[in-house]
Amino acid sequence: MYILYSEKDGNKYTGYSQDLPSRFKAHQLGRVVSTRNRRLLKLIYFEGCLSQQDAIRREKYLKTHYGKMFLGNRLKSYFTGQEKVTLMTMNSLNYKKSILITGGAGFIGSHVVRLFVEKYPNYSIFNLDALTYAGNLENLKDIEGSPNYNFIKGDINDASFISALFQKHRFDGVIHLAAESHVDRSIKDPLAFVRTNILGTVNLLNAAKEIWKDDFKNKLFYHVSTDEVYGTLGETGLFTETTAYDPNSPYSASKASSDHFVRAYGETYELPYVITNCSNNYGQNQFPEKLIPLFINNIINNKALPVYGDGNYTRDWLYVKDHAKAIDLVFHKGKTKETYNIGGFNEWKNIDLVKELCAQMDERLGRSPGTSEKLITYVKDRPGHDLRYAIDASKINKELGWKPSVTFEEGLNITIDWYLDNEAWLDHVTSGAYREYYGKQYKR
Ligand SMILES: Cc1cn([C@H]2C[C@H](O)[C@@H](COP(=O)(O)OP(=O)(O)O[C@H]3O[C@H](C)C(=O)[C@H](O)[C@H]3O)O2)c(=O)[nH]c1=O
Repeated sequence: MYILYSEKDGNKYTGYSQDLPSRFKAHQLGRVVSTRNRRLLKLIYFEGCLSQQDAIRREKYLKTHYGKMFLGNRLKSYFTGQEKVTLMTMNSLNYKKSILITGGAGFIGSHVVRLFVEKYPNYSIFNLDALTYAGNLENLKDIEGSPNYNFIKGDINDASFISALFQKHRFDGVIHLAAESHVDRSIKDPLAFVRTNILGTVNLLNAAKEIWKDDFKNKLFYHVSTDEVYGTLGETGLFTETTAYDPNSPYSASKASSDHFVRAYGETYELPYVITNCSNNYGQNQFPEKLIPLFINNIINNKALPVYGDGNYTRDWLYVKDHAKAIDLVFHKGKTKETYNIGGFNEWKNIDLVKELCAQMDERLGRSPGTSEKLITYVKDRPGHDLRYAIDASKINKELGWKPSVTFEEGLNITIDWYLDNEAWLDHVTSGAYREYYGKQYKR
């Protein structure tokens, strides 16, 4: 008997070993996971789909992390010609926890998935992602072969699918990042945000409540949220965990609502939860609809930099890997039923940030100083544009010892380098539907 995850279509197939070769061929798979019983797990890599280097890396990874393992070649006989299969059998694999990470192919989600897969080889990580425009499995290419990583394509809006998934895998923890996240899109299509951010969250809460209801011990529903739920600040002050909710955009209203549902399930059904509200993230793999990657992409392509209004809006910026580290810490050490604010202690007016970005890009691209700044174009403001977000992250700092590990300058350098080194990724995500979105959003 085997269970087979198709890396081509994201679906799962089960069958008997006799059908294996034809299934392999039909789906051009990269990986087969076959279980005989809970403790015996076989990983079979179809080397036709992997570079030799990747196959060797995966074998090394398994050997390092799991002692009692041997490589067999029984299944090789199923294959002929150039196709090669590596069969790995582990007798002592016994995962300590199974964790569902929703939205794990997205920007922040992919950094969280990678951190958990690499740091906790004794956790089985399930990445559930609908692979909408912002979800991209290319973001996780480097860890897709890790034995403790599983990808499931699916939508949190599908209640019966979610319930069956929880029944099947009996997750110990959920880290919920799946969301529609772009404010401008929420202004154009609020219902999409209601569906995914509110109804999708409630579907997950219901499924978790159902499987955990008899024993909440060591279970956790971690809801990842945003500082936008607090609305806007004036020129001074900071958002704390006790700031009243006052959302202004359909996006932030949907996130505020989902936060309320999570707390309500904690109060009503005793569901153990934590919530974190974070400021603006930036870093590798961010979809180029958000300010920083959009402007990097436009500078590379000598396109206008559309600054909303007068540009005097303020955001607090946090490097995405520092956010992922904070999530790890809160997941393991945070108190249940608590909220933690996460921020970069790093406020920038949009226009100052854009000018800084232009200066750094000129240097990297070998353009004379001031070239990219000429691309700045002031455009019609975003409706309901929040003036200023700024986070007081002293609670997570004092209670859990978290603080950002990189300065903004370092983080921005890493980010720019990544986008310049990954133009293929950028080209890929900015083709097709992106062009249509861009045309509509910036047609003024
Ligand atoms: C895309 C774009 C943005 N802007 C301005 C609008 C904002 O004042 C600032 C950042 O905008 P962005 O859309 O990148 O991010 P926010 O609207 O602050 O929201 C972001 O940070 C929070 C925490 C989340 O929770 C959101 O999910 C996330 O999208 O730049 C422009 O001036 N021009 C542009 O083309």
